Amino acid sequence: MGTMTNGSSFKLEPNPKIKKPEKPLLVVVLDGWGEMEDDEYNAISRADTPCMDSMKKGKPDHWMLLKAHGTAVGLPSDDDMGNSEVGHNALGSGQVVDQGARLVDRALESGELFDWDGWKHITPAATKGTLHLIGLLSDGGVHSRYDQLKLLFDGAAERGVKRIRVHTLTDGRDCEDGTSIPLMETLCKDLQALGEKGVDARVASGGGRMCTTMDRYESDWNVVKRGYYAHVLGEADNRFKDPVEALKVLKKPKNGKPVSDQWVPAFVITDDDWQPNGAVQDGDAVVIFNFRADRVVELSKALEYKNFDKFDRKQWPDIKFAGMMQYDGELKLPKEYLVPPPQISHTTGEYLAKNGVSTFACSESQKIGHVTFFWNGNRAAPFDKKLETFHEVPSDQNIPFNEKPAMQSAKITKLAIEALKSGKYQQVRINFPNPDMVGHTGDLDATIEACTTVDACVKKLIEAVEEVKGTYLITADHGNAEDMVQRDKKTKKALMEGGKPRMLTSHTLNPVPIAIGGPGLPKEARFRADLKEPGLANVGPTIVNLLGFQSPSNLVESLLA
Ligand SMILES: O=C(O)[C@H](O)COP(=O)(O)O
Ligand SMILES: [Mn+2]
Ligand SMILES: [Mn+2]
Repeated sequence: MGTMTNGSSFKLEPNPKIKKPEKPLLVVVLDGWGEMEDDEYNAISRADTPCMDSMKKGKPDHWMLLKAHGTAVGLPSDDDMGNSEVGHNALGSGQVVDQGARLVDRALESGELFDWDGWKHITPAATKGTLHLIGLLSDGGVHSRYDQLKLLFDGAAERGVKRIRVHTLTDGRDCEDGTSIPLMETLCKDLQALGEKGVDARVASGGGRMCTTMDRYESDWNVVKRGYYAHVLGEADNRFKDPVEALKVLKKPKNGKPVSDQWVPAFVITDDDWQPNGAVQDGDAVVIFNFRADRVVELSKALEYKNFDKFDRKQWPDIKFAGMMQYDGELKLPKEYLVPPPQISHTTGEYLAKNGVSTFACSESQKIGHVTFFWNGNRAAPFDKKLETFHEVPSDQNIPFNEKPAMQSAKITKLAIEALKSGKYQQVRINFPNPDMVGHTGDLDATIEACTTVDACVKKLIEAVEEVKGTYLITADHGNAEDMVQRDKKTKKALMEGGKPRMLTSHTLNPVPIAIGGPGLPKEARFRADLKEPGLANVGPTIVNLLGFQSPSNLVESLLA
């Protein structure tokens, strides 16, 4: 909307059509709330969602669909499902940037990765000692992707690395539960092939990503402790000589309940003498091969920081450590990394803070970083502490979220209403994790309950916006809850196994809704119908417009006519 201002300075020009609102703008991200036609496995259409349903009546001026996957959010191709990292990057930056998956693909395919400083940093240790590769064994492309891991260890072997140990976190969240076993079989076969070339390459440890290593936002350091003990110290209750057998045994139902790949207990692989085959020693090299930051920041701290007090490390080997990417640009963590991260600057958050807009951003532990760090372009700290308040509500710990689908939505709602009524904030931004976090458990009934709960929270928030005469913008970052089952690619019919549907725990390729409204929304404000492929990146400039400014030229276009 309106002419673009010069993108280099941060000054925003007033918006000729929408004057600076006196009342707050509420921005709500419903994490994992995609849009798909009704179906028995669509947890959103089967939930009781009168509030979100009623917003559809605003179509097309105040309700539309946005692309939230693939190239619209900087991923390699439109076969890539969206995710929170790239989704909140796009939402908050108002730009489409090449994301980690794509940058790593390019660096590995060209071989450039092995010429860059990060690889040079680890090479002496990798060739003299052991190269340890730690990360998510997955073909989901959200945190990592198997073909990248293979290119990494094959490339290392070609460059003189003689001993490789892979420490695998099993997924079942971004790819179907159970795929850990065929993926592990593939990994063992590919490492075997290196063996035939004289490289001693084996799996050394592992565990389910939700209970081993891949915690985020410091929700539960015990998750990281279990992983550190298994990967670095070679300590775990479960010891096996073969990783495939380890998974088959550890995935056997426990107390009658199936064991998801996400929750496989930590294990260590041993030599014939039952000694761990790959604990990390002084002089070794360690690479975390996940390209996505949030769930490997904590392990990076445990590996890199001399002063560390989150758990007793027992030993802290003297290693050469690098991340696949740098996971926190402000902390410069890790110092060394194989592929430079996406450079995201001049985000809407920075523009708004530098033009005096006050913001309250809130979610619970599981998503606080999404609505602050990722939203602000992979930057943890506020741009201006005086103007931006980040409030985290502690999430439940160490439980599958289908056991408590309401999560902390009530507390987030209460805090957002207080912020709206406080008169202290021009923008209140929240994320409800429920549709996504419960969707990832694959529990249809619990996800229906989660969506019903979130809809009731949105209703309360809309009432508060009406009371303060404010404006609202409700959207999502990618799909998840709207499709809870694996489907035949052609017929779209649910895939069944043993008479039961094969549940889908991952995100989807579906679009997401965006709705605007409230007494503060100017009458003439409406969505334009001429945007070729409206996507998440168009939301940032729309927020800038709704806050009374023209959108700067480095951002993509606003959704407002
Ligand atoms: O990290 C996770 O929980 C999933 O792999 C991706 O989910 P998110 O992108 O919604 O965080
Ligand atoms: Mn998400
Ligand atoms: Mn998710």
